[in-house]
Amino acid sequence: MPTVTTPETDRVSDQRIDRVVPLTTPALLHHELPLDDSLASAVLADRRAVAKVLDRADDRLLVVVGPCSVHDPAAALDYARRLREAADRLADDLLIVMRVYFEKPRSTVGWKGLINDPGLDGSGDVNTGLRLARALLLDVLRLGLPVGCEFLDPITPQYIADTVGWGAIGARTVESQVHRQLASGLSMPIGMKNRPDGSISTAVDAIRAAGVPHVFPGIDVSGTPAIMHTRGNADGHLVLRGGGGRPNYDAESVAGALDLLRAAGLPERVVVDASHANSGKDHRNQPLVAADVAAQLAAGQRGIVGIMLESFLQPGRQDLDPTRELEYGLSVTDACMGWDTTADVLDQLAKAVRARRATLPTPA
Ligand SMILES: O=C[C@H](O)[C@H](O)COP(=O)(O)O
Ligand SMILES: C=C(OP(=O)(O)O)C(=O)O
Repeated sequence: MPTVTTPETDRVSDQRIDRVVPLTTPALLHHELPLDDSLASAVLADRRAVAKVLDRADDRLLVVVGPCSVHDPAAALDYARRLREAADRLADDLLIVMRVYFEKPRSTVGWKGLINDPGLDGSGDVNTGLRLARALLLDVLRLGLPVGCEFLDPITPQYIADTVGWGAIGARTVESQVHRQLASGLSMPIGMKNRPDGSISTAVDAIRAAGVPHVFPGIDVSGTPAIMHTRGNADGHLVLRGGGGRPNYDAESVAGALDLLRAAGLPERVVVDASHANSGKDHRNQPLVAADVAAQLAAGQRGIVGIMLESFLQPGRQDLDPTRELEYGLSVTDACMGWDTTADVLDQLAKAVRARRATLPTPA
C-alpha cells in the first residue's frame, strides 16, 4: 500500500504542534522522589505556621525570601544553607520561607524557568526540569526551611505542591479564572499579587473567587484527566508589588489596600513585595522598601503580615548567554539583593517586629 502523507497545512489538528514528547506522571515522580513522613509533617506544620501569621494569631512577620528564579540548584541550596542559619537566629520574630521559584511568567518572551527549560537553552526538557525542581524542594525541606513557589502552569502543582508551604498567583495571571480555580484547591495559603497595571481590586476579586469551591477539569496524581471539585482556599491574601508605574508599599497605599479588603469582607492583611514594581526592578531599592515597611511595623501597623524579598548569593543580575559561563549565585531573571544586604535587612525587620510587639497593650 502506498504511504499517504497529509501535508501539514491540510491537517485538521496539530497544524502548529511541531513535536509531542511524553511527560512523566506526578505519581511516578513522587515514587522516584518521595516526600517521606517526617517531611510531610514538616510541610503541614509550615502551612499551619504561615496561616497563623496571616491570621495574626502569631505576631511574627512572614518573610518570603530567595532568588527571583532557580537556574542552578547547587547555588540555590548553598543559599538555602545561609538562609537556614538566619531563619533559626531570627525565629522569634520572623517566619522565614524560602522563595524557590521554578515557573517564570514573562511579559513577552524570555526564559520560563527551570521546570520549562532546565538546559537554559530553549531545549524544553520538562521531564528533567520537574525532576530537578522536586529534588531541590526536598533538599530545602530537609534543611528545615519552608518553601514558597509561584503556581503558573495548571498541571505542575500535582508534581510539586505537596512540598510547598506558601504559594503565589502572580500579577500576570491573577485575573485568570484558571488560576483562581487552581488556588481554590491548593493546600497551602496563597498570595494574590496585584495586577502589573497596579489594580488591587483584581487581586481582591481573586481572593474572593479562590475562597469558594469550584469544579474544573484537571489531572489527578496518576496523570489521568479528572474533574476537580475544590473546597475553596480560606488562606488567600493580598500581595502588594506596585504597578502602573508607581509603588504601593507606602503607609497610604497599605491603608488603601486594607480598606479595599475590609469593604470586600476579607481579612485585613497584606504582604508587601519589596521587589518588582515596588523597587522599579532595581535591587538596590529593596532595602529602602524594607526600611519603609519596618518603620510602618514599628509604628504598630498590624495589617502588614509579611514581606517578600528577591535575594541571591550575589547582588544584581546577568543575561543568559550561551557563549559564556554564568556567574555563580547571580540571578538570570530579576536583579536580587546579595546575601550580605539580605542579612542586614532581615535583622532590621526582626527589630521592627519587636518594636511592633512593644506597641501592643499589655494584657490586664
Ligand atoms: O519575576 C520575574 C519577572 O519580573 C517576571 O517574570 C516578568 O519578567 P519580564 O517582564 O522580564 O518578562
Ligand atoms: C513574577 C513575579 O512577580 P510578579 O507576578 O509580581 O511580577 C515573581 O514574584 O517572581
